[in-house]
Amino acid sequence: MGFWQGLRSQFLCHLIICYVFLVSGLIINLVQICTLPLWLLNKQVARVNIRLGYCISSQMVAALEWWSGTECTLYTDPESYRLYGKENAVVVLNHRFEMDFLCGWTFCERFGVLGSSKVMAKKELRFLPIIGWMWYFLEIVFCKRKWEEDRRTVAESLQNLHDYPENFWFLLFCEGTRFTPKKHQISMQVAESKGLPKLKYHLLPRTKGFWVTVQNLRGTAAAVYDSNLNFRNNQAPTLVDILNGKKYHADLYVRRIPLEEIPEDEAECATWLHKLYQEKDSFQEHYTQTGRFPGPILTPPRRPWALMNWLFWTCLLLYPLGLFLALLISSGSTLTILASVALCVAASLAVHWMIGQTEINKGSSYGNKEVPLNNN
Ligand SMILES: CC/C=C\C/C=C\C/C=C\C/C=C\C/C=C\C/C=C\CCC(=O)SCCNC(=O)CCNC(=O)[C@H](O)C(C)(C)COP(=O)(O)OP(=O)(O)OC[C@H]1O[C@@H](n2cnc3c(N)ncnc32)[C@H](O)[C@@H]1OP(=O)(O)O
Ligand SMILES: CCCCCCCC/C=C\CCCCCCCC(=O)OC[C@@H](O)COP(=O)(O)O
Repeated sequence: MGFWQGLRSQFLCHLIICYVFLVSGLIINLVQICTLPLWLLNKQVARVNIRLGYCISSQMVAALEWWSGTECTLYTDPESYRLYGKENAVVVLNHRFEMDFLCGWTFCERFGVLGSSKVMAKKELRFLPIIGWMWYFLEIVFCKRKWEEDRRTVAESLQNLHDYPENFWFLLFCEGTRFTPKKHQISMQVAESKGLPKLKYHLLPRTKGFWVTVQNLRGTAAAVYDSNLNFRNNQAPTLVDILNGKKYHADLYVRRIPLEEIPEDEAECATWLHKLYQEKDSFQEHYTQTGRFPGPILTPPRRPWALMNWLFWTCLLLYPLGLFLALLISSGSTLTILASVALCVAASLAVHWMIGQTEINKGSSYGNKEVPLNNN
């Protein structure tokens, strides 16, 4: 094991990374709270939150790109490539991996839209410290996965994006939850009852969120980016793997589909999405068979900004930590030392819980329950 690999697996390094993420994240959350009055006075000024959000999310991107050294390859056509990052788009991505959101963020970073990236997220993520709290200020669209309630709130949140000052990508996991064998089996029963062909690599897509997104972003977004992600050698990295500095290789296949090509009528739009998922399934099959996606490779290089932001926060926050530790030891007060240890334990538990949110085996039961099927 080389020096660099040895360092990356050191627990002390993981502690420092988590400390920097937690403290900088909370500082940025605090600054975000201070921007609250701006939303009443001037929405466009309040959107300075794009930069604040970048300071948080780019730390995770830096961990993936620079700490773990994970490589991300993009398969796409050159015509479309020219437009990435220069227009608003709806991204439709498969939802099979714990690190799919982070690979998505990496491509956002490389095309310069990380701070403004959006997602339709389950409402439970709102309560996630740092990332969830940051999302309040980034106009993320939250859903309860209850259509009767979501149809109005989701549409309203999407309408707010009409005057967005920067190009954004709006990520939609149409499968609505992450792939598990049980969820797959149940969703294929639903597919059968609806007379739809079975999918091998995807859950049956939920069509309502896609339709409401496309309808509300017409005139704002120019295209849908149909995207398929896989990791080489059948690997499925976790956030802990990334923290441990393990290197992976992600492959992303992206097709640009102009938004005008998507039917306006709800039923036709649903049929269109089902067809898209059948195509996505065939791309995954191609990947399984050949180890690559079709078409040319055009990978944007990683940029230094995420790393620089990370180094900035690390330098800024390590000094007070060192000072604090020195004072703590010299104080000799048992009570202060015990209180500090208790604080560290609480912080570790919080990080552990946050990391747990990314784990599929701790995922929700959405899509896990057998539904009564009427075969008409
Ligand atoms: C160049 C580079 C390109 C790309 C780079 C890639 C990406 C980068 C882009 C951006 C990055 C940005 C951010 C990333 C950061 C973090 C993201 C992290 C995670 C957040 C993600 C989530 O939280 S996913 C979960 C939440 N999101 C969704 O659920 C979206 C999809 N869902 C929907 O659209 C739903 O329709 C809904 C939520 C709007 C409403 O759900 P509800 O369940 O109430 O209604 P549905 O209509 O969907 O369901 C009822 C119908 O479904 C049928 N049914 C029943 N059981 C099943 C089943 N098991 N499977 C499928 N279908 C089922 C039922 O029969 C009903 O049918 P109808 O015929 O009546 O429709
Ligand atoms: C710089 C490195 C910092 C290391 C410390 C990191 C601590 C931060 C931990 C977690 C950040 C999580 C951010 C986003 C979480 C996205 C989770 C996700 O993908 O949601 C799943 C959702 O789609 C469907 O959920 P279900 O499958 O139905 O359940």
